[in-house]
This record gives sequence, C-alpha cells and structure tokens, in this order.
Amino acid sequence: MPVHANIEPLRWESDFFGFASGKLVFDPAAPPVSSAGLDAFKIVQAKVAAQCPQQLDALAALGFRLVEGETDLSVEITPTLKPAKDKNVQSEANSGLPAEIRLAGAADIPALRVMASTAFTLSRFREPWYSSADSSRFYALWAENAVLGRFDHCCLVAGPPGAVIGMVTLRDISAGEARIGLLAVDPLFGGRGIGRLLFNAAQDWCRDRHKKRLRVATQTGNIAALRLYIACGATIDGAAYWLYR
Ligand SMILES: CC(=O)SCCNC(=O)CCNC(=O)[C@H](O)C(C)(C)COP(=O)(O)OP(=O)(O)OC[C@H]1O[C@@H](n2cnc3c(N)ncnc32)[C@H](O)[C@@H]1OP(=O)(O)O
Ligand SMILES: Cc1cn([C@H]2C[C@H](O)[C@@H](COP(=O)(O)OP(=O)(O)O[C@H]3O[C@H](C)[C@H](N)[C@H](O)[C@H]3O)O2)c(=O)[nH]c1=O
Repeated sequence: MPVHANIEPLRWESDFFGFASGKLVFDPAAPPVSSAGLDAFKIVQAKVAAQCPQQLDALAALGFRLVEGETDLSVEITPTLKPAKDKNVQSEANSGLPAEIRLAGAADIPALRVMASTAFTLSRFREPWYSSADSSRFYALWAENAVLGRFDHCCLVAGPPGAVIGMVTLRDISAGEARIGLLAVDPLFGGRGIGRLLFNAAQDWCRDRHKKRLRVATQTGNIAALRLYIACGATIDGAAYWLYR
C-alpha cells in the first residue's frame, strides 16, 4: 500500500542535532512517498494514530521502524477555589520537604538543566537514532527555554532557590488551552507527592489564566507518569506511535 505524504523538513531539529531531519505529513492528495525522497534526510519521523495500524504496515515496507508509543491526556480546568497554599502545607506536613511551588528564574537554570538532562530517559530522542548526550542536551535546552519564555512559556519549580526538587513547564497553546511540556521530580524525592503537587500547580496556572483544559503527553511505557496524570484527574484523549527511518 503506498503512503501518501509530504516530507516536511524539521528545521529546528536539523540545526539542533546537526543532521537533516524531516517528518511525514500524511495527505491523500500528496504523491506516494519514495525511497529517494526519504534518502534526502538522515532521519524521517512519522507519527501514526494508534487506530490506523494499516499505516504501520505500509511504513514498515518503506523501512520505517517503531521508536515509541505516545499517549495524549487532558484534564478539564474546573473553576474551584485555588488550594495552592493548603497543598503546600499538606505536602510539607506529609513529607517534611520544602515543597513550595514558584516560578523559576534565571538562577534556577543550571539546576533545571541538570534535572532535565537526566530525567527523560524514556524518550523518542533515543539511541540508536539520537545519542544519549544529544537527548540530554535537548531536554536541558527545553527546560532552559521554558524559564526564558521560549518554546514553552514558563517553568514552575518545587523547592527553594538552589534546591530545586521538581519542575513543570507550561505552554499557552490557545485561548482556552495550555499544555505541559516537561514534568520531572528529582528521584531522591520521588514517591512523596511532588509530582502531584506540580501537576496541581499547573492546573492552578491554567485556572489563573481562565484556561478550560490542560493537555499533557507522555510515552506509553511511562507508567509512573500515566498513573500520576490519571490520579490527578486526567483522561486519555489519544494514542499514537512514532516511527523513524
Ligand atoms: C510531560 C512529561 O514530561 S511526561 C514525562 C514525565 N516525567 C518523567 O518521566 C521524568 C522521570 N520521572 C519523574 O520525574 C517522576 O517519576 C514522576 C514525575 C513521573 C512522578 O513524580 P513523583 O513525585 O514520584 O509522583 P508522586 O509521588 O506525586 O505520585 C503521584 C502518583 O503518580 C503515580 N506514580 C508515581 N510514581 C510512580 C511509580 N514509580 N510507579 C507507578 N506509579 C507512580 C502514582 O499513581 C502516584 O499516586 P499514589 O502514590 O497515590 O499511588
Ligand atoms: C526544546 C525545543 C524543541 N523544539 C521542537 C523539537 C521537536 O520537534 C518538538 C518537541 O517534540 P515532542 O514530540 O513534543 O518531544 P518529545 O517526544 O520529547 O516530548 C514528549 O515527551 C516529553 C518527555 C514530554 N512529556 C513532552 O510533553 C511530550 O510531547 O519541539 C523546538 O522547536 N524548540 C525548542 O526549544
């Protein structure tokens, strides 16, 4: 079965990783994808909705390989009173940890870069397609850019300056919706409610901006993250597979 798609060059990724990268944009009106077209790029990515398994077979015939699954979730932002202070007190009472949530500033960037460069081991930017050093560099820059209001628009952190124990980045994607970019907790503080606190703070951020929905995506194999989001009230909107050639 031919795959009808255009190959869109990924300029940001090509610059950042230092090699030609592209992505299939499926379009029934596009010509069939050819090996020659694909060969112009070191990596061509394809994201296939999980409910379209026939597309997986067609891409496999062109030499594409499965990289990972991605699950999209979202939660409705309800207009309840903001319980942020209570949550912080509750968290400190439960764990004895300094867990106030605050907006990250430039002074947090070094610690955030370290956290982001080690946290996202489950990623489609993985070996053998991307070196682990490049993958670390990618998430470090993502965190830094969020603090600076580039790509994502802000970064909220748990812990006082100099002792960041968790982070969540947020992007304003439309009048009514925001999206979490990255969310991570220092493994030394895992399992103590910091992830939940960060997700709730992200919801508060949305509420303050009159958003109706908060979106988040994670790797389908990231059971801890999926359980966290579902425990915080999110529901699954969709699932997809990433393939590369
Ligand atoms: C948008 C994205 O960035 S998706 C990627 C998410 N981030 C990462 O994968 C980075 C590495 N992982 C982490 O930083 C952490 O493990 C997180 C953020 C996933 C969880 O943070 P934590 O502070 O440990 O979570 P927290 O203690 O708040 O747990 C809340 C719920 O999450 C789920 N959960 C957390 N850790 C686990 C785990 N290891 N296994 C299964 N479920 C887990 C549980 O449902 C838990 O509720 P429960 O304690 O009542 O069972
Ligand atoms: C930092 C940065 C990135 N970009 C570009 C580069 C990529 O084309 C996209 C990001 O792609 P995405 O599919 O969102 O990346 P991930 O697969 O790593 O993300 C998923 O997993 C993460 C762990 C996290 N949960 C995330 O929310 C998920 O989507 O953006 C850019 O243009 N400019 C930048 O500064």
